Amino acid sequence: MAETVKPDILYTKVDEAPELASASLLPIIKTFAGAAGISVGTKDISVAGRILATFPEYLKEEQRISDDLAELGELVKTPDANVIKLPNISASVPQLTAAIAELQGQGFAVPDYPEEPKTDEEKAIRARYDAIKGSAVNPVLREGNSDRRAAKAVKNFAQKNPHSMGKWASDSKTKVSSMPGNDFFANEKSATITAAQAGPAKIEFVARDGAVTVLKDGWPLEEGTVADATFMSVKALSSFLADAIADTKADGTMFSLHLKATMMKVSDPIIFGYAVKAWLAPVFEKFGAELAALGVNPNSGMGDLLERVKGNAEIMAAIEAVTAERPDMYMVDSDRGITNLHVPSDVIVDASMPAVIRAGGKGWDQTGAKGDTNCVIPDRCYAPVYDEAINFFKANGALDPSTAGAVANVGLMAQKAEEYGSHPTTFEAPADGTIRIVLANGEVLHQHEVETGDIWRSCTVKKAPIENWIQLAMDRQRLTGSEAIFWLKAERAHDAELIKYVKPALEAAGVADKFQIMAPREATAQSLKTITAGNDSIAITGNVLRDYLTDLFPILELGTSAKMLSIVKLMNGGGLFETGAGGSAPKHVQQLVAENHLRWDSMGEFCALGESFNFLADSQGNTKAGVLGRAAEAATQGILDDNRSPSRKVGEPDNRDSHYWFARYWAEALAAQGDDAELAAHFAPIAKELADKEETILAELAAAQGKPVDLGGYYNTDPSKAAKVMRPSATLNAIIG
Ligand SMILES: NC(=O)C1=CN([C@@H]2O[C@H](COP(=O)(O)OP(=O)(O)OC[C@H]3O[C@@H](n4cnc5c(N)ncnc54)[C@H](OP(=O)(O)O)[C@@H]3O)[C@@H](O)[C@H]2O)C=CC1
Ligand SMILES: O=C(O)CCC(=O)C(=O)O
Ligand SMILES: [Mg+2]
Repeated sequence: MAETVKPDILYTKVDEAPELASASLLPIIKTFAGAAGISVGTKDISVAGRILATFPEYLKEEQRISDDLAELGELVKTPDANVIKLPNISASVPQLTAAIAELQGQGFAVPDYPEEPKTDEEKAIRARYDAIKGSAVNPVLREGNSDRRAAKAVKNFAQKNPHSMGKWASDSKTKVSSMPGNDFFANEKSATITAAQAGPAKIEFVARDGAVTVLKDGWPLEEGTVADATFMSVKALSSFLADAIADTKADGTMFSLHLKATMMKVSDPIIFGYAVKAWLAPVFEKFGAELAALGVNPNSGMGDLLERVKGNAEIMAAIEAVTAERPDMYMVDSDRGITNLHVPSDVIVDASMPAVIRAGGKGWDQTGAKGDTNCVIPDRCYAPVYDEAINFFKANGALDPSTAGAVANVGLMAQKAEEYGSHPTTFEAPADGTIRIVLANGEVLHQHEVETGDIWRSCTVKKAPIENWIQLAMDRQRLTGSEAIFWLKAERAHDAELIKYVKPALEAAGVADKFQIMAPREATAQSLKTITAGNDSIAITGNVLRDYLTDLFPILELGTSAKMLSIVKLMNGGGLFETGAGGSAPKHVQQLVAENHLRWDSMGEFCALGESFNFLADSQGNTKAGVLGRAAEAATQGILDDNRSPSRKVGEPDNRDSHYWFARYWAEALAAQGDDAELAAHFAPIAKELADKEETILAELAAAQGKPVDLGGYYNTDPSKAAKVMRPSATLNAIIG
């Protein structure tokens, strides 16, 4: 339903574990905010919601929903924006088709996903689905740069209550393998657009016979934009992957591939597909035609492939024969036989590599045994970060979270910066030839000789976001006094263009001596040295390293990235408060459905909530919001001090218990404060009742656990069923109202 008056704060409706948590937490937030006259609305950015909003003409009148993502996308460009953004699914094709099938089963007649669109109608449907695919939400909302760090209280807690860390052996065989050449790193060219060059540009493919195909037209390039072009040779990729498999076998380790098929939704599923083909090379050689006839698309993974060929005994036998020859395989879920190559979105490099590193360089193979692994990260732009981290821990042993300092991040992210905005300008070369960028003035900016299938892309980042990012870095450095490093490699074409912005800006502000500029490998070593010594560092990075480092360091320092404070200072003055830095934890949903225990930690939501109320206070002069915000911070502190975060095991306190404690501490802090007598008086009896009925409430919450539950769906859960599962304490519900 359309909301007529814009709520003060918008909270997002998402998917999986964080959405289940919202069923319990959001009623508490709404009630508390309501007492201060602050309205909290919701906007649906779930993958199911986005599918429904995209295809209204296929739905009955009463099934249609508004396009909330588009509305939020406009809102974040205004100074009024105050959005709490939870992590949402960035769907791979297998996830998207599963969500479509579920919706169809629920009576929503949305069209099938056309795997191989032929008619114009199918092509149009496919284009609409492709806009939902992958990381389709964050780039729309991120109209600002990123400031991610652990709140002081969270960091103190982690030091006092260090999480378990795997041991690193100096002779660990775990390593990172990357292409020796002809990757995106090797082929990168970059330039900053001048006034004479600005205007609508074109990307063209020129075939060997001179025929020109326009791949992209009317592509706006503004003055000051850093524009790159590069490509990955797929011949070089295939030969590298074959070598990496053989090398893994020779090392006696397990093969693991780490990509970001969600955010790099065009390039990385293709790279993933080459890995599937390399792993099953003899099968593709012998049965290529049969596999094609069965509709196999290696980019969708081994799970989809096996589903399509399971009726063909000959192909199945060939797969088994190859598998027997292969090295061990890193598993997503060894109990259920889900391999690294099953689904492109199951192994997401930012979360998967830190998990391996935290475990002491270990992964799990198909028998469920722990072992060393060859971490295959084909492109070399950012792989050195993980390689260097592994070298560091082999030499120095695991990080000690009880004494380690913190690496915060200031990330260049606004307006689809760099690689994460490159999807509309990524192409597979249609044949051998040249791909080139032709500027508005007719000049050729960059060109590359490519071969059929090569993955060519252009990445851009605009001037205003770069300048805003440098300013944010200076602000954070001034406020903290920390070591501050721009993670830029002077020899890399793109980074060299950024350095041309960074150096003069620092000098003009008279702070050049407070900053260092280091290549990612050297910056990794330096930052690990700094935190090992108990000091702090600020990593000032581009968009990809923002993503990678805000999982890597938190997972090592705090045990999870869920507890991160993640603020997006919107360039037009609004605030976007992301919760945590991690994902939507699909494994948590499986556990809830099986045994009604939700181990999702809402610490990210608690932190974001405090920030959002404080922002409302500052930006609108809303003093009651300030009171609520400070009390929310006190409640967050209480959760940490008293260790009220969810446990991982059924029968122990879970996400719902932590929400009870959050409500109670929040009410107690509101009752105790002296800034607003009205709010204190309102919350005093609520705080008392929550305390008096503690035993009953906790018993009611505990009694719910242990049995399977029905949510009425996975992607499109039934809200009343989810509410029933997530709010099992009648006593608590009566107090919250
Ligand atoms: N900002 C966003 O919108 C983001 C969305 N995603 C999406 O999330 C999905 C899963 O991605 P994946 O890379 O597996 O990342 P996740 O962060 O969901 O999973 C990695 C692991 O981190 C732990 N974890 C993460 N958040 C929490 C939390 N709040 N409480 C407790 N533990 C937590 C869990 O460990 P354990 O299982 O050991 O408890 C989890 O299995 C994908 O669909 C992806 O697209 C991913 C990143 C960011
Ligand atoms: O948008 C996504 O898919 C993931 C975002 C992410 O991982 C991050 O920003 O840390
Ligand atoms: Mg991330």
